[in-house]
Amino acid sequence: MFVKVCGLRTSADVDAAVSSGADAVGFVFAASPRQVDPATAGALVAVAGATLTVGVFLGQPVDEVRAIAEATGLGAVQLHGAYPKDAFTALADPRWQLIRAVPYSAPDLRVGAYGDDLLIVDAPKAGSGESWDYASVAGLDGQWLLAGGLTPASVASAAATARARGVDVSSGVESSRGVKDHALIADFVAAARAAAVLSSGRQPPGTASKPT
Ligand SMILES: O=C(O)c1ccccc1NCC(=O)[C@H](O)[C@H](O)COP(=O)(O)O
Repeated sequence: MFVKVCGLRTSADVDAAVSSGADAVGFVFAASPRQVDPATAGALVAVAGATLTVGVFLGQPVDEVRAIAEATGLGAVQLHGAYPKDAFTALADPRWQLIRAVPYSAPDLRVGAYGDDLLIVDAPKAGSGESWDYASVAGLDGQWLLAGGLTPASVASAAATARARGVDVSSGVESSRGVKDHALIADFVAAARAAAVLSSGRQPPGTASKPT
């Protein structure tokens, strides 16, 4: 089970996620209460060490996404919204993985269809904490993460229902919007690890050969 904790803003948040055993930590560059600036994110990337660092974008131009990824040393770029396949092609780079984040109702849920290394299947509004019908994606193949409204209490059953190989959380490990609760992060990672899922490994194979 691959576990990503998203929307981290402080070095204490990153420490909490890494020490809990998260496989990836996410930093939001989109307009959000969780938004961080590139300088802050660069410092947090250093704190994360070997843990995969993911930059989250929504609607920013490709040139801006690339500039931030280069400046901060991100290990992965996560694109939400209406980025066309050309944007993924333009952003392909051996220095980072490409993550395509889509609502569960998106027309194309094939992993890699846009040249993405990993797919995140999410609620219609990313980062909203809203759950959805996880069973509707239970037939999905490949390397993808389940997101949207997951909590320490729900993650095991949600992952089993969706037959997900990995999970992504933000709202479910917060005490208030944008403020991470470190005990909830630890609870979430432990609950996800305990989930009975199809995967036998922690790292999606599509990410194994890429820099982290
Ligand atoms: O977190 C945000 O505010 C955000 C804003 C714009 C694009 C993406 C955003 N977040 C993405 C995530 O935090 C996760 O990938 C995912 O949506 C999980 O969200 P949640 O339902 O809050 O657990």
